Amino acid sequence: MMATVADALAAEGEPIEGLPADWRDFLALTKPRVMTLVVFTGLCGLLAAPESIHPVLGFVAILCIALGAGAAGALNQWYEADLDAKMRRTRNRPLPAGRMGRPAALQFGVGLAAFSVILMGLAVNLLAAAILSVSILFYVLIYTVWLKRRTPQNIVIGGAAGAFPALIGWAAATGRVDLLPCLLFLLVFLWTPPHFWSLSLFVNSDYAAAGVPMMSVVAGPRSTRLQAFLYSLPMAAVAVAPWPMGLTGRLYGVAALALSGLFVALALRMALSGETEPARMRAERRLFGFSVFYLFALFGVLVIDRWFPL
Ligand code: HEM
Ligand SMILES: CC(C)=CCC/C(C)=C/CC/C(C)=C/COP(=O)(O)OP(=O)(O)O
Repeated sequence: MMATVADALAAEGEPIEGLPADWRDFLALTKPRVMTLVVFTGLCGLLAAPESIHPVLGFVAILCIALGAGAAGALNQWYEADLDAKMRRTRNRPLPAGRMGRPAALQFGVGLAAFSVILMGLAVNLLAAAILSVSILFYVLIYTVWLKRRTPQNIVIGGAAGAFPALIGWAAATGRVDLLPCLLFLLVFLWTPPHFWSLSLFVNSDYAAAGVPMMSVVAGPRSTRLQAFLYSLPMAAVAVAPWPMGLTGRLYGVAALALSGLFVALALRMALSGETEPARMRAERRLFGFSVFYLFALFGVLVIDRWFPL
């Protein structure tokens, strides 16, 4: 009976209070697929640091990043259930689909955020806890609440939230913030516009339907493709920079050159792809897919280079 009522209301996009959400819905609130890369960059920041941390504390630090990022994802979904209900890509999430009430998502998000920051502060160090709390607040308040519905620069500024984990991992291991993790922060910051805009180009109608002023909706596809390409240039420079600056070895340098060269080439191809349907979408999908691989590979090589230098 409950399922029938739930189905009927879910069709209207109305969340229902008090429905028994199962653990998969709580997991979905944490946006687990996106967070894999967030956690990976945090882990690599921790492993690339010059001082090593006790493995148990290292594990706790990464767990805290994962829980904090998951909490931020849950609070994002709590706040924008109305938007998620309007987009094909997101309308089956637990809140818009009516499988969970908003209070449960809020309690889960706040509880997890507090737990992750307190645990990081008590078990690891205060600097890592402080940066973790800034990144959660940044994603939820600056990006989700403030910028997302107001300006096409939303992800340029708000994207800083996702750039913090490498810094958190490094701070967890060293208790400091040094030049290399600041460059890694800048790298992810500059990577975010091409990463996200390539995706938003092929789901543009979704954002337009939801009334979200993403760049692809406001400035149009041509300008968005060009801007994504323009961001890829300083991104590539920042990716390679640690090598000539003596902060990493040759292995990282060569990999950064090759991966960044390919990234810029794919961004250029997308910028030049014109308006013909299959070619345009293929170029957008290719850059989006490669953007995810790029960051996994670059951060992975950074760690290999630190532990097994050529
Ligand atoms: C404000 C900045 C960002 C925005 C708006 C954004 C948005 C998105 C969106 C809408 C997707 C589509 C898939 C989904 O919803 O699950 C996605 C995929 C993804 N994002 Fe981002 N992203 C941002 C920054 C980041 C950052 C900083 C990371 C990690 C360092 C990241 C990692 C990923 C990954 C790994 C995927 C692929 C997930 C999959 O396999 O389905 N994103 N991103
Ligand atoms: C440690 C810590 C707090 C990290 C935060 C990680 C972070 C900011 C990741 C950004 C990636 C992300 C899920 C964007 C979704 O944007 P969206 O909410 O606009 O996407 P949607 O349309 O899928 O909801």
